[in-house]
Amino acid sequence: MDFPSVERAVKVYRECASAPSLSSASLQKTGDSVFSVHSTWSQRDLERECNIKYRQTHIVTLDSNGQIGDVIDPGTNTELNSEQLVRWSPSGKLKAVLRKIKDKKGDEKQYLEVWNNIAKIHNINLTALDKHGKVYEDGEFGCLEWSSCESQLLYVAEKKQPKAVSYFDKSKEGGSEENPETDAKKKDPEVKGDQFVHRQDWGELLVGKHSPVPCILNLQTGQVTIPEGLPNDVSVGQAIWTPDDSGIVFTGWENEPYRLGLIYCRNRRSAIYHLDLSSQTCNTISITGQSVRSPVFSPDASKLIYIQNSCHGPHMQCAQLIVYHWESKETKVTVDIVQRPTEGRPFPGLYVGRFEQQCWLDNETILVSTAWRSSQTIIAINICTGEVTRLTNGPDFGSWMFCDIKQRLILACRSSPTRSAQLVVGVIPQEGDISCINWKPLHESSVILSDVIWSVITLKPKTEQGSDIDFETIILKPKANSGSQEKKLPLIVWAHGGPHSVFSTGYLLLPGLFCQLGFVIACVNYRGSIGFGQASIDSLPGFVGTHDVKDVQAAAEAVIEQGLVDRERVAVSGGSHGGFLSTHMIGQYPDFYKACITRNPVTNLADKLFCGDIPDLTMTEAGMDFDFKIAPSAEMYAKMFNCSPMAHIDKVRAPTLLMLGSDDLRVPPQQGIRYHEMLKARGVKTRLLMYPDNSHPINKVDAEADCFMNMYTWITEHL
Ligand SMILES: CC(=O)N[C@@H](C)C(=O)N[C@@H](C)C(=O)O
Repeated sequence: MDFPSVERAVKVYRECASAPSLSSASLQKTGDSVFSVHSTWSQRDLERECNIKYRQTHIVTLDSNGQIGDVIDPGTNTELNSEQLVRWSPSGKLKAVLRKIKDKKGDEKQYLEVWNNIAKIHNINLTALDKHGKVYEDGEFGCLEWSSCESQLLYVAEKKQPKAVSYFDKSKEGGSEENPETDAKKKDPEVKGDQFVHRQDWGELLVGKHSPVPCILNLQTGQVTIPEGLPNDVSVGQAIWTPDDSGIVFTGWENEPYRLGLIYCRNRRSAIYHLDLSSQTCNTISITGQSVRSPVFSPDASKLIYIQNSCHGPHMQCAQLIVYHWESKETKVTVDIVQRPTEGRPFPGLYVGRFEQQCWLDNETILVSTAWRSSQTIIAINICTGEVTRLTNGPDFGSWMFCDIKQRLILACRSSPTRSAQLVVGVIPQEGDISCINWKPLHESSVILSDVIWSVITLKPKTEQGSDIDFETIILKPKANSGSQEKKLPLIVWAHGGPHSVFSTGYLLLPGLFCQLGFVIACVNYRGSIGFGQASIDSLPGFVGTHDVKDVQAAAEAVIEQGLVDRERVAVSGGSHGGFLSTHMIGQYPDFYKACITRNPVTNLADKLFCGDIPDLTMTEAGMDFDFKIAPSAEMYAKMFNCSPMAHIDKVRAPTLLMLGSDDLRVPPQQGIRYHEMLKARGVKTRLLMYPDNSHPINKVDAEADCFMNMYTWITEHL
C-alpha cells in the first residue's frame, strides 16, 4: 500500500501535536455578573524541544436573567516560564505564585510571591530561608493554600535533613570528644557518615521526593515554620487549612516498611490527618488500613469530604466518597463502590484522583469529573443523599473535565478524539434538572480532525469466566473511507496501560495522528479498565495474559467484521501494560499481527518482581496477595512467568519496534532490552530505541516526536 510520505507524516504531526493541553483553569468574580477565566496551558514546541506553558484570560458576563451574556477574549496569551503553582486568595484580590528561577551561578531557587492587581507585594526566597528542601509542585503531594485571613500560605516541601559530613572532613574537627560543646554551637546539626545513606523516594516521576512536610509562610513576618506534632514516618501532601485557620488537614502516606511507587497508584496506604497548630496534637480522621486522598471542606465548613478505597489489590479502583462532619465527627459513606452498573442504575462508580479545591455548587452538592465507561464525564453528587446526576452526556463531545464553579457558573474543559481541548462555561439551573446546561465555548478547539470520525462499540467477552462483564472499544476511521467498501484500510489495535486505566473519548494524539494518515484505530478498553464497575477491575488480576488478550483480540476481529479493514494488514501497539498486551498479541496470534510497536513494555512479570518501583503490581496482576516481605515460591515465579509475553517468545514472527525510556523506574528498560535480544536471537526483525533523560511516559518533546516518526516508518514498512 502506498502510505502517505514521511514528509506528510511530519506535517500532520506538527499540526496535531500543536494542540495545547489544559493544565489548570479557574474562575474569579471580578464584578457584579462579571467573571474572569484564567487558564494555563501546556503546548509542545518542536523548535525549542520543550513544552511551553502559557496563560490565557477570558471575560464572561451574566445577563439580567443570570444566563451567559458576553464571552470576551482579550487575546492575552502570556508565556509562563517559571511558575510552578498559582493560587488566588479567597477574596480573589491576591494571587500566590511559586516560582523556580536559576540564579547567576545556575543554581535553582524557589520564591513564593504574592501579587495584587497592581504589582508584586511579597517576594520570599524560600531557598535562602533554608527551612526545608524543594517545594513540591506535583499532582500527588503538591498544594498551595491561603489561610482564610489571607495572611498565611500553606504548602509542602522536602523535610530538611541534618547535613551529612565525612569523618575525615578536617574543617569539622573543631568539635571533638574534649570539646563537644563546640559542635553544639553549630547552627545546623551535622551527621558524620551519612553521606551515602540510601534515601528511598516515591518512585517514578517523583524522584528525589522522600519526606514531604507541611510548611507555613507568614506573609507579615516573611518567616516559614514547620508545624510541630506531625506523625512519624508519614509523607504529607494535599494540605489544607481548617476553616478557622487553627489547624491543617492533610493526606499522609505511610513510608514504612518501604515506599512503593505512588504515581498511577491510588492504593497506597494513607490516612487523613488533622493537626491542631496550637496544641500540636495530630489525630487521624479516616479509618486505618485504607487508601485515602483529597480532603476538601464544604463552604460552610461543616463537612469535610475525601476519597477512599482499598489499599490492597489493583492500583486503580472504584472509590467511596466519605463525608466527615467536622463538629460531630460522624463519618458517612455517601457514595459507595459500584460492583456492576446496570441499565437501570448506569452510574459505574467513582474513579477520581483529586477533587478540585472549588468543587462545591452549594453546601450539599459537589461537582467532580470521573470515568464513566469510555468517557470522562462531570457528575453532581448530593452528599446528603448520595444521588448522582450526570451533567455532561452530549454526543458531540466525548470527554469533559470539571474545572471550577463560582455561584452557579461552571467552567469545564471538553474534547473528543477529533477535537482538542475547549474551555466552556455554563450556568447550572437553580430549579429543575441541573443537567440542563447551555454550554458556551470560550474559544474554538485549536485542532479539529475534520477527516476522522469516531465511535464506541460495546463487546461481550467470549470467555466463560467474567463473561457477564462487557467492555468497549473506541474506533477512529478516516472519513473518506467510512462508507466505502472498495479500499480496505490497515488497522492498528491499541491497548492502554495500567492495566486499570482507560482510554477516554477525549483528544487522543497518537490514534488521531495515525487515523489522519489513513489507518483505522481500535483503542480497546478491555475488562479490568476503570469506569465499568469494580467487578470488571477485579475480573483481571490472575487472568492477565488471557482475559485482556482475548478482549483485545475480540475487539480487533469485531472491527475487521465491520468490513473496512484489510485483515492482512493489522498492527498492534501499546505502552507499559499496553506493551505487555501488544507483545502478548504477537506471541499468541503470530499470524494475525504483522507489526508491533511498543513503549516500555512489561515482558516478564517474574523478572519485574524485584525491579521497578511497584513490585506489588507484579504479584497483584498475577493473582497473588502482595506482602512487603515478597518471598515468592518457585510456583509463584512460574505463574508470573507463564502469564508473561516472554513465555510466548518462540512463536513471535511480527517485526517489533521497542521504545524505551532510559530513566524508567516503573518498567525498567531491561524488560524491553531482553525481549528485543530474545527476538534477535530468534531471527525476528526488531529495532530498539533508547531515549535518554526520558522515563516511563517518554514524553519529552523531542523523544515523543521521534517515537511517532519511528512508529510510522516501522508500521508502513511492515504492513
Ligand atoms: C500502575 C502502573 O503504573 N502500571 C504500569 C505497568 C502501566 O501500565 N502504566 C501505564 C499507566 C502506562 O501507560 O504507562
